[in-house]
Amino acid sequence: MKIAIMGAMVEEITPLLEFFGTYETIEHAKNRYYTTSYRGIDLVIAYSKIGKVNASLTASTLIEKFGAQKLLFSGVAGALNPSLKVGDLLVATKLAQHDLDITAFGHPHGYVPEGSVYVETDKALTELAKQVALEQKIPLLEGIIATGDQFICDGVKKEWIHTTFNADATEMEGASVAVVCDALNIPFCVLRAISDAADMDAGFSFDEFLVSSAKESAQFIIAMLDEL
Ligand SMILES: CCCCCCN(CO)Cc1c[nH]c2c(N)ncnc12
Repeated sequence: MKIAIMGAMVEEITPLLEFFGTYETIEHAKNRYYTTSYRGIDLVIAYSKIGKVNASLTASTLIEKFGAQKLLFSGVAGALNPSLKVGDLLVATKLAQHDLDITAFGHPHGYVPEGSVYVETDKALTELAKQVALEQKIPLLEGIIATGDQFICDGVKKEWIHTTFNADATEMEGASVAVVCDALNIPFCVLRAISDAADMDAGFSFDEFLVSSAKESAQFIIAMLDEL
């Protein structure tokens, strides 16, 4: 079994590389891919750099070039659901692109022809995440993620995304990873720890909590591997 673990930022995968300790590094298409093995599972780890385009390239490469058979995304996100606080963990049930807009032609936000507003994550992986959360007595919210090529730090935009997509959190890579994995028929899950509230203080909060929240998400992913 070969599993990809993907993040967007180096801070999101550093905790993983530190945990696994030894790994090969392969440079490809201006990205670095780290290969290792853990409990008989081949792992390929990478961070894409920020945004949907970077994430699509890395997700595609992890699957097409490195042969990943499942993809786990680990990182941080901004909360849209008021009950989500910094440090809370969210596993996505489905993801949408909040900045994909051809509403001029009567289509809903996030929709283009031959596509769909939402892409659903793999149910078995999401159930596994919930199982691990139960066992470890870690609160885990199941919810909707809205992805876009913008760092959301404004209450008005925050509310618009929350309402338009009924989304619980926002980030900049998940939905593009979803489109790639769905098209290539690779089971995937997206796990995010909250780093901010996507409001006017989001920048400061993100700076303060990126490392700790990224570590939390990474540690949870490792716990999932132990049960895969
Ligand atoms: C140098 C700054 C890099 C910001 C990257 C943020 N990531 C993108 O995936 C997650 C994220 C955390 N909070 C967010 C927010 N409020 N809006 C969008 N994305 C996010």
